Amino acid sequence: MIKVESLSHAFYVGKKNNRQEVPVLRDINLQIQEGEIVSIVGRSGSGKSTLLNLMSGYIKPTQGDLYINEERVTEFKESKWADFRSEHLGFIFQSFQLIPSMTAYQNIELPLVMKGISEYERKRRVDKLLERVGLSDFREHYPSELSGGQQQRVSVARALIVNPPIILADEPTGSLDQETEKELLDFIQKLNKEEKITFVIITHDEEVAQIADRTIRLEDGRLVSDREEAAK
Ligand SMILES: Nc1ncnc2c1ncn2[C@@H]1O[C@H](COP(=O)(O)OP(=O)(O)OP(=O)(O)O)[C@@H](O)[C@H]1O
Repeated sequence: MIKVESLSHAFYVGKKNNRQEVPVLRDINLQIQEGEIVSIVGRSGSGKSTLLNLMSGYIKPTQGDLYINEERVTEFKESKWADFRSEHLGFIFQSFQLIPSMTAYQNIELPLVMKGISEYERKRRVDKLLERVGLSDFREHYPSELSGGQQQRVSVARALIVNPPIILADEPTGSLDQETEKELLDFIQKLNKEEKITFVIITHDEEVAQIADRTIRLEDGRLVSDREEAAK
């Protein structure tokens, strides 16, 4: 489902005549199967976000190949990536990244508006998801009028609205208290079991690693371990 082959990435920093190469990922090989929950761990600066950004097409690798659902996405142009993302990938972030001037309803609806889905169908799908994440009574609330846990639920609903087979999450529990974190992790497990959604989750959090089938550890841009977790 996701295959990373000999992937390396370097950033270039500094002015034209003094450009320096900063290698960030080195020769990464991994495969993620449909229906897995995989956590990516490692110290700050080890390359976790860069790896997720490569899997999302926001940056292009300096070397190597990337396949998602059997498609070689490495050479996709930005417009093709945008279409591909809207079909195959959902995103959850630590900071939620909701649009402050839009209500919960409008934030969840946005990916469907961008895809040109009819208003009738949008309403049907958003109403269903609002109910699913327990926010039907908060549909007209703006992000600033919601708790952290509620905002994260809106962002999960927004990720789910296009029925993506894969969700990429960058520190999704980082801004949540323990109780809300547990709720989110239970919901991720439920989505994984019931809908076979694949999750790739960057985390510093032991609790998240515990719901994962596998943990991939990066150190200094290298993949140093890829380990199955004990049965959940
Ligand atoms: N746009 C960029 N230009 C130059 N260097 C970058 C850029 N983005 C990231 N880096 C460098 O790449 C390295 C890896 O960064 P990355 O954000 O992938 O790490 P991380 O493991 O996600 O860290 P954290 O846990 O702190 O989020 C760091 O040394 C960082 O400074």
